[in-house]
Amino acid sequence: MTGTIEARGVDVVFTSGIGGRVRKAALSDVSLSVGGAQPSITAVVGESGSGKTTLTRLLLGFQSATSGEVLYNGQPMNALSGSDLRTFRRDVQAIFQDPFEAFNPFYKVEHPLVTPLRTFGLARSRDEALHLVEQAMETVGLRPQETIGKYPHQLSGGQRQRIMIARSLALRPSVILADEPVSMVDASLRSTILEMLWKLNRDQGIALIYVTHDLTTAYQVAETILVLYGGQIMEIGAAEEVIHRPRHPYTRALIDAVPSPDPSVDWNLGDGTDIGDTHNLPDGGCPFAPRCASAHDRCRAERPPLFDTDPLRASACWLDETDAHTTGAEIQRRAAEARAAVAAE
Ligand SMILES: Nc1ncnc2c1ncn2[C@@H]1O[C@H](COP(=O)(O)OP(=O)(O)OP(=O)(O)O)[C@@H](O)[C@H]1O
Repeated sequence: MTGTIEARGVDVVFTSGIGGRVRKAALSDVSLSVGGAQPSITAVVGESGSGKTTLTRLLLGFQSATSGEVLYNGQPMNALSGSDLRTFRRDVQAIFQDPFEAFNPFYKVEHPLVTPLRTFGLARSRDEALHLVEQAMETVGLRPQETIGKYPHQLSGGQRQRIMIARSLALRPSVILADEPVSMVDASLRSTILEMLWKLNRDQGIALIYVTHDLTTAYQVAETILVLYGGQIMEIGAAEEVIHRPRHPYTRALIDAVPSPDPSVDWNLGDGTDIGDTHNLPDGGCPFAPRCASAHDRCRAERPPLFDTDPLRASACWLDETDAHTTGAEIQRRAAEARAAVAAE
């Protein structure tokens, strides 16, 4: 059975201070469904404090809803117990921002993969578990002979993140929640890891929630984009629709904040430029192909037209080669402007 998680009209309110008098609505009236018969990739995009992590924790069952409900395969999540809870824990996996935090430094890196395989009964012996671990490592581009037997500090951040993806994969989940999975890996690995997640969806039918502050990578990998702001869904829809025909001023501001890869070409929406107009690109092609040859070639081969006809995607391509944190900072700045615009509406 393919797992489905559904949030229906969920509010999450945190209270603090004396007598719990300080109330913070981290999520308000959030509804969302992932998984099911047609597993796809949903990106949750929002600035810092918009409620992304709270939403992730809610869908993982680590955070309870103040009102509304969260269902797993149609059953209220807070009522899951026994074998249903075990199935949920195996079927819904998470990948977090900081892969180092997920490891116990005293154990070798295969430990967090072998243990759940045994716990969930997916391997009858340690040898069988190790064999499955090797397979999963190969799927994410790691050489098991160079990885197994090492301690977490002996691997790079990118390798540790791949191990976390391998861990999720080995448990044969229906849904993976990836919370900022590439924000701590360097630029050269970012597109590799995103592509890996995209392939898990395409080849293995795993539904993905990709949580990010970065609209460009969201557009690169997701079929659906959900824009979160102040704990509320500003907009949710097909990625093409949300990017090319944003309905909410906040989404529009986020799109405007994506820097143009070529300062002489302005693809901001504000001046009436059609960002879908490929004539804006020099010679009608992606001007950044030489700088990101491998990603560009892969995209041309496997998912045309990803970078070469679309300026926003071209800028995502370009960002792989520069510093995407610039985008994050710029988005934060523009988000503050958008906040004022939304409040004035
Ligand atoms: N346990 C908590 N107690 C009180 N307030 C909280 C708690 N957890 C989160 N919040 C508040 O809820 C809001 C949403 O936080 P959340 O961590 O979900 O945002 P985020 O979008 O993931 O931010 P970031 O990208 O910075 O991690 C914030 O204002 C945060 O301060």
